[in-house]
Amino acid sequence: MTTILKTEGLRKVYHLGNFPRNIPVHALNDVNLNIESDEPVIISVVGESGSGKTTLAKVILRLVEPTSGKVTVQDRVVVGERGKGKPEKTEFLSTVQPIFQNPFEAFSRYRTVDSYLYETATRVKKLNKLGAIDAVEEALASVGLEYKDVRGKYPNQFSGGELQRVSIARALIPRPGIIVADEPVSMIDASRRMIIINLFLSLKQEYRTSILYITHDLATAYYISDYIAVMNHGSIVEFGKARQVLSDPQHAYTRLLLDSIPTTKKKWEREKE
Ligand SMILES: Nc1ncnc2c1ncn2[C@@H]1O[C@H](COP(=O)(O)OP(=O)(O)OP(=O)(O)O)[C@@H](O)[C@H]1O
Repeated sequence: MTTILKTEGLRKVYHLGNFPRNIPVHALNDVNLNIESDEPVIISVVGESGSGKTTLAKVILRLVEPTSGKVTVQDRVVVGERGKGKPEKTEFLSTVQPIFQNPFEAFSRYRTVDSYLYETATRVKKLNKLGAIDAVEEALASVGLEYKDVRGKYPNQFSGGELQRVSIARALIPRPGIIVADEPVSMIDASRRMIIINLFLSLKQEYRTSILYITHDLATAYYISDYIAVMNHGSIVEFGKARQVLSDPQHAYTRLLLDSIPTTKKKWEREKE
């Protein structure tokens, strides 16, 4: 069995204000997760605003240094190991790729978006010029876009949904073990959200990539996940197979979250139409 994602004793304490009056904020409180599988999986992390979901994503993506603890992806420690053991940046990015909430912040408005894809193919995947163009074309096709329609265009020439699909294509190019997607549809036009959600399901198989889907939307989490982790106050209070967690919640906080599902689900079903 492959360790798809494992976090051990992950803590993150932010400090608000200045010494000596700073206030510690315990964003992650001993987060322990272990997902082992030989098949790619989608793991949703759900919880209210402020529960620590984004901090968890940032620590896994090495954008924030944890106070303590470590992260293993595909049997390799990627966070929390000092010195030689830790993969360098390019190697790390070929294993773990990000998708952010706002695709317009992921690309500079002064650069064509295809240049980002090309750079990922040459620098991270280490392909030559022709190989890179093939990989870019293939990744764009996988998200329903054509290279000729993307080439030479700047971010503001795309809708939010299209640009998010471009960032998904970029994340796929290195064929990473896991994609960490932090609220990837919350800023997308409601009518386009299900296109992205369904893409995740098909790409999991096509690219054999696992996805860590960070969301506050239980309905989409239920729809795409193999596993669900419920976060509250910086801790994982419940974790398990998606159906099991949502049909037979063991923790009072999960039950509380589920109480919001009837309205969320109705909203979600309207979006699907
Ligand atoms: N850079 C920071 N400095 C200080 N405190 C922070 C920082 N980033 C996050 N926090 C705090 O850490 C806690 C967890 O925040 P985090 O953004 O990880 O939660 P979240 O579940 O992703 O919330 P949301 O859904 O609103 O993004 C919150 O109390 C937040 O205010």
